[in-house]
Amino acid sequence: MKKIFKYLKKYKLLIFFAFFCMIAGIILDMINPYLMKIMVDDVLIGNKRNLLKTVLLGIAGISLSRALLGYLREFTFDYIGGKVQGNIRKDLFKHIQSLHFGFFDKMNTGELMSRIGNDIDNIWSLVGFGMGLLIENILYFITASSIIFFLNWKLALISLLTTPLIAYLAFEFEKKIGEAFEKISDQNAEINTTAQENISGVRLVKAFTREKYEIKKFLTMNEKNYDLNVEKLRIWGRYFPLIEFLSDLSVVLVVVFGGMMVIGEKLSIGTLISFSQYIWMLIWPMREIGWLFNMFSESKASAKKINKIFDTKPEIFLNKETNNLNKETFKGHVIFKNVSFKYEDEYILKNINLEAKPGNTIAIMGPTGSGKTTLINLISRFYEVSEGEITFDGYNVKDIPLNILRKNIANVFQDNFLFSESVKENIKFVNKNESINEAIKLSCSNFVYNLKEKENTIIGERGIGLSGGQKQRLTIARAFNKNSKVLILDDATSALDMDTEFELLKNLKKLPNKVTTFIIGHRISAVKNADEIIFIENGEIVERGTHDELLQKKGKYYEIYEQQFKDFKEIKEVL
Ligand SMILES: Nc1ncnc2c1ncn2[C@@H]1O[C@H](COP(=O)(O)OP(=O)(O)OP(=O)(O)O)[C@@H](O)[C@H]1O
Repeated sequence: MKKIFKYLKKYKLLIFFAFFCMIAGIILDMINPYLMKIMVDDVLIGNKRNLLKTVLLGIAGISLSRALLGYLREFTFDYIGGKVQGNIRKDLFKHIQSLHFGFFDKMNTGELMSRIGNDIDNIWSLVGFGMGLLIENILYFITASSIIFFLNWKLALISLLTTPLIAYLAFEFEKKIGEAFEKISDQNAEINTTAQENISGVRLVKAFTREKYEIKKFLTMNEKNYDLNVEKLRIWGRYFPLIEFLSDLSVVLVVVFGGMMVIGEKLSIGTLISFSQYIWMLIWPMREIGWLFNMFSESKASAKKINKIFDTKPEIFLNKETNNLNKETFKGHVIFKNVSFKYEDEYILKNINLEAKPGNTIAIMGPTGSGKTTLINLISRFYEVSEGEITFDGYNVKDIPLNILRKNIANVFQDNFLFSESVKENIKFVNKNESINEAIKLSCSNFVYNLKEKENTIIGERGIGLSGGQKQRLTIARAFNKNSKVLILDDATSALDMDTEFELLKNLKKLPNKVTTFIIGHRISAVKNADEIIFIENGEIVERGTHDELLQKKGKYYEIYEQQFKDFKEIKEVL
């Protein structure tokens, strides 16, 4: 909640204006019952007809101003709420963008969507509506109760008899409903995640005829959500009617005891009428308290979850200021010095040493799960090395500002993620001004020109309408278009036929800049021409050398070569 107040600071003047409208409205509301008292006691009973016009004009004027002030107050609070909601959403999105890979490994997309969506909307209802209403209710309560004490302190005491009990119930209610809202918010996030994963993986679900299972899974979650909502309603049902009953009891007490006082001529009829009007100004806040607490608890639960993300600090940060660096400082000289890496407590990479001079190609092979992707992820500092160091043109990567480091590295990941935009926009992802023709040509993506709208063709979130190989080539074109000094291809040619793969790898030498390349590959054809091939097993380099050297060693690489020999022989003929 403290964070929300920080966001409110910016709108001090507007908040002041909204409160001014609110307080002016309350003051006018307090005058009206008094005018009614004059109307009854003086005009009607006391026969002072000359006052009639003034009193009627007063009531009409007050009602009109009250409506205008109410509109201004509501509009201003709504405006502030919308602004605060927008600012928190913007900052949260920015913060999420700044977080490290490890955060995303643990957090699922559905949960993040809930935070950016539902939870921030809850904050809006609090700022744009709930908070003002709560303060207004408190002010109504304080002023109306002061006035009724002034009018008749004995009747005031009687009418406030139930208040301590209401306060106690409201407090208990808030505690219980708060817990319920936290559970509901968690459950909403789970539902979001399930729906999002199911829709993203709908092809897999259909292919494995798992629709029924998925529906059942979703229904179970929905039922749990329903149960939690019923539980919330039960809490509501347990407390709210009681709060309403106790607040209504005040009116009954005023009518009974006030009526007796009027009969006993200890109170004028006009005072009793105005008293009962003031009493409603006490009762409404009390009746709304449950509902307001409900809203508060919901927003509090949301704020807690949003704060948890804000409190997560990026784990990858700059070690020391190296202001003299810019993108051009780097030539693409990458060295791993005794690098080890652990996920939690388990070593994934052990004592890796390697050097890639500018323009070199380093190929990485090894069984699945041996640590190849982890190794190349360390270069861009997606994860931090646990021991040893990686240098980029002599600078420890930890000392290079992240944006400069990453501008120098173009990654092609294993999953061919493409945005739901045109081919052109996807390739121009980083270099908006760069022509994409060269990148299309070098990545063997000429198929683009056969699409209906050529490079302006819109492709789906995951490249719907394109083959796996076409998607791979577009992701490579995007990397080429980045013009970085280091290029990382993580199994990026696996979906290509051998001829296209050969053509594409040959094109690496034609890139406008000298590029240091890291290629992870499972096929000999993808790694054969590298300056050095390293073979990793269980996180350790177990073999290294050029293609010819490794063949002579007759080790792991040779075994793979033997297995793929048939395919390779065909390629050799092409070469
Ligand atoms: N975020 C993570 N948290 C914990 N362990 C992880 C994480 N990512 C990968 N691992 C583990 O690290 C090991 C190496 O994974 P890595 O992805 O580097 O292997 P790889 O050689 O690239 O495999 P593949 O050829 O299948 O892509 C695996 O045992 C994997 O389970």
